[in-house]
This record gives sequence, C-alpha cells and structure tokens, in this order.
Amino acid sequence: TVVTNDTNIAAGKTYDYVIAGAGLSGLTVGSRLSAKGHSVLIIEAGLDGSWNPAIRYAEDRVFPSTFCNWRYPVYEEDGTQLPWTADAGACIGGSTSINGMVWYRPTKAELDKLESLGNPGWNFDNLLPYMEATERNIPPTPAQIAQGAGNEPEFHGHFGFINTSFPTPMRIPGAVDLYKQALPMVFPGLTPDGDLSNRTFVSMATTIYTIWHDPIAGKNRRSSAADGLVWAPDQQRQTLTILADHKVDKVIFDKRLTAKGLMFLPTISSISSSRPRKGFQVHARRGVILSAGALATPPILERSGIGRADVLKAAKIAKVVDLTGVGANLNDQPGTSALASVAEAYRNDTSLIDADGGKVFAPVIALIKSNELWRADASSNLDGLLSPTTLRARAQAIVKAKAGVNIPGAEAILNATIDLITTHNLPIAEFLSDSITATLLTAFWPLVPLSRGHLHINTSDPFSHPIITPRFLQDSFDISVAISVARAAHSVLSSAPFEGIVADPYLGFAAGPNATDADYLSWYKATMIGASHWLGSTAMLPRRLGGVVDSKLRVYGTKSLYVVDAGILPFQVTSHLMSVLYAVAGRAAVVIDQQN
Ligand SMILES: Cc1cc2nc3c(=O)[nH]c(=O)nc-3n(C[C@H](O)[C@H](O)[C@H](O)COP(=O)(O)OP(=O)(O)OC[C@H]3O[C@@H](n4cnc5c(N)ncnc54)[C@H](O)[C@@H]3O)c2cc1C
Repeated sequence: TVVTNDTNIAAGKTYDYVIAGAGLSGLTVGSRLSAKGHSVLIIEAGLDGSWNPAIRYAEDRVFPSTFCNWRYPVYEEDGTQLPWTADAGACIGGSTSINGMVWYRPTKAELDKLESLGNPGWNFDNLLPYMEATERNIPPTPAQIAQGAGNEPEFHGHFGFINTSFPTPMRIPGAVDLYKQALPMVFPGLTPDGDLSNRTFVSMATTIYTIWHDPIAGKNRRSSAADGLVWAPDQQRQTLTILADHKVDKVIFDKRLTAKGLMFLPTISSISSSRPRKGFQVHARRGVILSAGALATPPILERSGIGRADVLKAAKIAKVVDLTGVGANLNDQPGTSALASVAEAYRNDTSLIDADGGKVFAPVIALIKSNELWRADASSNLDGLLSPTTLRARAQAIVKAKAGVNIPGAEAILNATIDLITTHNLPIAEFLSDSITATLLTAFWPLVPLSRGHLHINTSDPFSHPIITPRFLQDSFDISVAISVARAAHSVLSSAPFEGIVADPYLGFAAGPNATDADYLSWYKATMIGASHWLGSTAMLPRRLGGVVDSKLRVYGTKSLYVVDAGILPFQVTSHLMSVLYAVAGRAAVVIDQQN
C-alpha cells in the first residue's frame, strides 16, 4: 500500500476506483476492492496521524480530540452557533482514529429493518459474515474475567483486522462492581452482566474496546481502521494508493451523468502560501465512491450539483440532479452526563476513581429498555408512539423543518424506529458509567432518537464547513427519554451501593433532588453534545421516500457514483456504529464489484 502526500501521484491519473475519504468505510471498501486486483486511489483530506500517541494509545486519548478532528461548528435552526462542535476524525482512519473505541454488536431486528425499508439484501444474516470477518477478538485473561469481563466467543469474529479486547489493566473494577449492583436497582429487569455482543440476553456489561495490549509499550493500542487496514503487514495491497492531505471538491461527470472521477485540491495544511485555487483531476474506470462520512459526503454531492435545488441555487452551483434527500434526515444521539463527588476517603482509591478517566471511556455500558426506564408507565408512554395521528404530526414537523423530504418518507423512517421500540422492545437509552478525578461520572443519551436535523453547504468553497443543524430533542419522545434517563442517572448515583462513597450525587446540578421535569429539560439542553454517531444524511432508501442511494449504493440520477459511509444508514442503531459500518462497507465492496 502506498501512502503519500504527493499530488503528482494522482493528478491526471486513472484508477479502477477512486474513493473520497480514508476513514472506516473508505479504507474498508478500498482494501477489499484492491484485494480483488482493482487499482484503487483513496483521497483523504487529513494527514497520517499514526505517529501521534493521542491517536495510537487508548490511554493517551484526548477528549475531545484536538488533533485529527474536524470539530465542525453546529447551529440552531435560527443560525445561532451552539457551544459544542460535531467531532469527526480528520486523518487516515477517520473517526476510528479519535473515537471512544466501544465495540458491541447490533440486534438482528434493527439490521433486518434496513431491508424492510426497501433495501433488498441488507439484513442481519447477510451482514453477519462481514461483522465476523472484521473482528479479531482477543479473549479476556482469567484476571480480566475475575474483574468482570464477560466473553462469549460465538458473538465475536476471531480472524479479522480489527482487534477487540478488554483493557489491560481493567479500569476501575471497584466502581464497575458498584455500578453493576446499582443499575438494576434503578432499572429493574436490566439483564445482568455478560458479553454485550450477545444482544438476546445481555444488556449490561463491562465494555469491550477496539484495542489490543502492546506489551512493549505497556499500553493499550487503538485498533483503528488505519492500524487494521493500512499499516498492518498482512493487509498490504499491490494496487492501493492513499493520497493524504488532499481534499475532494466534487465529482466529475460525463454528459450521461456517469461519474468519471474526482476534482481534488491540496489541503491548506500542505501548502505554504495562500489557499490553492487550482484543482486537480483523477479519473475512475469503474466507479467513484464517496466515503467522507455523514457530515462530509453531502457537501461533496452538493458541490457536484446533486442536492436540493434551493440549496444549490443559494450556493451558486449549477444543478445536476435534483435530489432532495441529500443532507436531510441527519441523526445523532444528544448526550450529557451526571456527576457525583466522591467522599474524601475514596478519592485516591484507584479501583473506584481513575484520574485519567474518560480516555478508555465507559467501563460499564447499560442499554435500557422502555419498561426498565418507565416501569408501570411504559405502555402509556409507548401508546403515544403507535397512533397514526401522532406519527403524521411527527413526520409533518420533520418535513416542515426540511429535515425530511416528504411525509411518506419521514413516516417510513420514524416507523422503523418506532416498530423496533414497541414490537421488538429495543433499548431506548444508553447509560455509560465511568469515573474521573474525584468524581463518578455517568453519561447517557436517548439511544434511538426520532428527531432529525440537516446539513448543507452555503458556498461552493470546499474549504468552508457546512451548516450543520442537529435539531436535537425536537420530538416529544426524545424529550421524555432524555428527562427520564437524566433523572435515573441521579438515582443510580444516590442508590444504596454508593452510600458513604458518594458525597454529593447532584454535583453541578443546581436543581438538586427536587428538580422538576422542566429543570431537567433545561439542564439537558444546556449541557448536551452529540454522541458522535452521525448518520442518515445520504440515506439508502427508495427515491420516493427521500433516498439518496439505492440498495446497490448508487446515487440516484447518476451512474457509477456510490456512497458508502455512515450517511447511508437511515435510522440510529443501538450498537454505536463501528460494528455495523465495517460490515456494511465490507458488503458494499462486493455489491459494487458485482456491478462492474
Ligand atoms: C469522538 C467520536 C467517538 C466515537 N465513539 C465511538 C465508539 O466508541 N464506538 C463506535 O462504534 N463508534 C464510535 N464513533 C463513531 C464511528 O467512529 C463513526 O461512526 C465511523 O468512524 C464513521 O465512519 P465513516 O466511514 O462514515 O466516516 P469516518 O470514519 O469519519 O471517515 C471519513 C473520512 O473522510 C475524510 N474526509 C472528509 N471530507 C473529505 C473530503 N472532502 N475529501 C477527502 N476526505 C474527506 C475524513 O477526514 C475522514 O478521514 C465515534 C465517533 C467519534 C467522532
């Protein structure tokens, strides 16, 4: 595999496939297509970050990352900038170079839902072999098992390119024990301890990460897409070139709207003088694949003239395909965290408190179902989801805000999640338990939000950030989940197992134990940030429902142009994203190859 920053290696050349973005999806697709003998060029806007300890070692992670992070500004609908940024990886490996490394599998029901939305072939059984082929699970040692590591080998792959394991040493095992006692007290019925990839029986577990222990460094190495697919000696390819530090501007089409290549420019970091004006071209024989991520692929499409007509017009871009789904249906989970100060006597107890906390994040994860969150009130809360009238109202609100294309499309997408919650009892909240200096910290979020946002360019300048409007907590269901899970977080930190250990379970929460729902909501809105599981903005759906790509990953209205990244998932999944996305990209390579 050739990795270079040299423009001349690609300018004016022709490859079988050219790919925008060397993140999780671009590297997976590129590696697989080149393994088939195709010549592949991947253009990556960021640099090689593998030298940086903050990328290389889980212990040295910085959160939010100051390196290899686009830190896109995010906005309210009225244009006011929000106080947080949308994080997304900006180096080879993409977001897997800066992410939280949490690994577990999705449920069968949610992947099957992809197919029932009108995407033949995209179901759990077809994706499972790719999930297995991704992972090389390193089983826990007896010492790790004694400290709470659950491992069921049948729910893991063992010969793949991404290492998954428990950290060495295990983090805060004392706090993990307490959380595992306390969580089922607050969420009765929460399935105890085990391996979270066994989603039929387990919904609370010690977390497995995409890491492996490097005995020479004495640290846990991040197993990013770059580590697994670019630098690994057994994954080298004769026909794969990665051009780093160059930004893809737009797609080149011929008169019949067949994608013929990409226009790209050196990024600002690679040139000493002013911003480059001159773009370069690279040509593709078989296809062009956009894998810049849910926040960067829509801007490439829009700069190429594919998108909503009014957006293109405002950005002074000639329309090529009127495709209203581009940049709509944006989804992420709104997260925040509750803090509890730890009593003086326990502040130096390293089995409870990790002064470096938050780097190998969340040693316990619990996925909370509606009956566990709301107990006796669960069915009345869910009833509101089942009425066709409220479904229509939800869809209308999304379409009115231009976060959805049309009512049938918005209804179909919402219904997918609603059915997963009501019929399949999928979890609706995630609870991540951790500690930082002198403090127990639990982060949480509505796991499958119904609210939708959008992102669009407002200029043709490829170096300008898009306008990202997350529209978190717009739907009443998301608000109910957010308030309930925030309240429950304080209940966990106030529960019997923490008595005497916690000094103040309401640290930094002024409204305290008598907080009203309104107090919780305003606190949630003031403190929330995206969980960084952005998806949906180039949804794989039938075109009449607002889809951007079809089930063969072809961009509607064009030929030989594909999208493969988080943007194609129309609704949020309950397993963070990596396990799903590696599988989707693995299968995408086969689907694309079969067409050419
Ligand atoms: C902070 C953070 C924490 C996360 N934690 C977890 C977790 O614990 N577990 C989990 O499963 N998932 C997690 N995720 C999510 C997961 O990492 C992402 O969903 C996944 O990496 C997305 O893959 P992708 O291929 O869509 O995009 P990415 O992996 O982000 O790759 C996109 C690539 O395209 C490049 N690019 C962008 N624009 C251009 C352009 N114009 N030209 C050329 N290149 C371009 C980017 O620099 C990037 O390298 C997290 C993400 C973040 C950001």
